[in-house]
Amino acid sequence: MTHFDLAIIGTGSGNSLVTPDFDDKRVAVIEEGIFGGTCLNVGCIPTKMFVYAADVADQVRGAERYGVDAHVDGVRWRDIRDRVFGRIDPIAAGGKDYRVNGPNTTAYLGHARFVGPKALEVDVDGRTEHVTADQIVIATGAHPVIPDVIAESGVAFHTSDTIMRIDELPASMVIVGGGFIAAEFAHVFSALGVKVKIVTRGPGLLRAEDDEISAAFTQIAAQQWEVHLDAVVTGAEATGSGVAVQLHGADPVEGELLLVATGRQPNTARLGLESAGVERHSDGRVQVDAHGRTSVDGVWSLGDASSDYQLKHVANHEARVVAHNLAHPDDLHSFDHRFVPAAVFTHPQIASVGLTEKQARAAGHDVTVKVQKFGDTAYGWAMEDTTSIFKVVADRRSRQLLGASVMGPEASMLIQPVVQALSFGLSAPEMARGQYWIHPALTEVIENALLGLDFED
Ligand SMILES: Cc1cc2nc3c(=O)[nH]c(=O)nc-3n(C[C@H](O)[C@H](O)[C@H](O)COP(=O)(O)OP(=O)(O)OC[C@H]3O[C@@H](n4cnc5c(N)ncnc54)[C@H](O)[C@@H]3O)c2cc1C
Ligand SMILES: NC(=O)c1ccc[n+]([C@@H]2O[C@H](COP(=O)([O-])OP(=O)(O)OC[C@H]3O[C@@H](n4cnc5c(N)ncnc54)[C@H](O)[C@@H]3O)[C@@H](O)[C@H]2O)c1
Repeated sequence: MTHFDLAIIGTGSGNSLVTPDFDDKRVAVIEEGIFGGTCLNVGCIPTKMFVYAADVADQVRGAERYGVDAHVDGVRWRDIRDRVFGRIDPIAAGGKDYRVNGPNTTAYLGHARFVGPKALEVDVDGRTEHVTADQIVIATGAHPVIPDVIAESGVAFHTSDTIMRIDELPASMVIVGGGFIAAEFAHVFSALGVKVKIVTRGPGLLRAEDDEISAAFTQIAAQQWEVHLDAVVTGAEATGSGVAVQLHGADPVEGELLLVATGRQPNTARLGLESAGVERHSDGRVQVDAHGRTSVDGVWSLGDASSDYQLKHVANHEARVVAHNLAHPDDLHSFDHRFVPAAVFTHPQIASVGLTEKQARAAGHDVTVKVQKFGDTAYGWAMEDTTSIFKVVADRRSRQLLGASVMGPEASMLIQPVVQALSFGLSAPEMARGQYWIHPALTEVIENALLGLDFED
């Protein structure tokens, strides 16, 4: 039995909890998988590196409309893949080395589970290590959910954990799911030359977005990919050349590879939480209060294991709050989940923050919205843009800014001024007229959207 001041389960956002406050303390860092967690190894960072290459290929293909003739001669998939992981893998290895050999941390490389409120067992290389700690943080992240009909079919399939490491690009790929991961990989693989077929159960893609954005994106998606909406997957079988996904009342959808992107579930099922008395929500998330405290004193949780949001900037924020709270029990900080933005790095890019129009109406606001086309601004003319939109939602009476959604190039950056305005309490007119907007930058779509809102006199 080894006792620590702090034990951290999971080295994604959990790894950043070892702040200088713990310099003279004993810290156990426990990791059963790849060091550094999802975002670094199989999530945000590698996907966006692939997206960048995909965007370059799309730019080349679209160059002709600006009078620049160019074409994609070929895609060196292995070079793209190796560039991505040639950068990432050494970072993960370095992070692991630092924790294994670092000054005040002891690394346990294995699966942890609670055997009491402050007691863990960790399976390391076939032996069981016993760890106790004054404080324990559950930062165990989430894993892909596989629908039973696919899991039980016995067909080979990929998830986001494996698809980025394949050796060869397939000629075609079936993607089951219509959310973030499906939309991002559809863009990556189609831009790199793969025929993409999306199978999703809803009536549209990216259904968590504003209805107008989801509908517009679904329409564009159907022009670039084969999209099967309202699909009920009943099974899957191997074919001579790959896999066929069977659907209720429709023909099977075939492809060389199958990617399953049907959501992610918190890694809390095999943690022995019941032995510790740590309560979970019905969806598997650990229950935490605004400070990150679980139902057991001294046990904390953050990130995908407990959060309402499966986003790295949220996990990072929660880790900063918990890091402070671990060391300052008499001055607890709280999570701030008021204005959480998200971006989907697909084609076209999507981003959003705050309330959608429907949510604003449901919350009782007297709603005013403006949908600004990129194509009606000078920069949009330069881009020859015909599809991109910036939608802003505000309260007609109070002029309060409520939310915004963007579909188009640089959406992930265009949303940031709105995040800032919401976070610092600017009204829509204050945001529009309280500052300069550079002419003729793309940000004029935001300015024009704000100026187009219809307020009560
Ligand atoms: C393909 C993909 C793309 C994404 N892109 C984005 C993006 O662009 N932007 C964004 O904001 N978010 C993105 N996300 C989401 C983001 O990656 C996650 O929200 C974030 O990484 C969660 O961090 P975390 O620290 O909570 O968990 P993780 O980073 O998953 O860390 C949890 C760690 O705990 C370990 N662990 C679990 N259980 C145990 C146990 N019992 N014992 C020991 N170790 C354990 C795991 O091995 C893992 O290393 C993406 C996710 C995916 C899958
Ligand atoms: N850019 C980013 O920030 C980013 C990128 C990737 C992932 N993520 C995070 O990871 C989370 C998980 O991503 P995801 O795309 O797996 O989940 P998701 O919740 O975004 O989407 C899941 C999709 O699968 C569909 N689906 C579920 N079961 C199905 C079934 N049996 N048959 C057909 N379709 C089915 C759903 O209708 C939905 O469209 C996201 O919610 C997001 O928080 C973020």
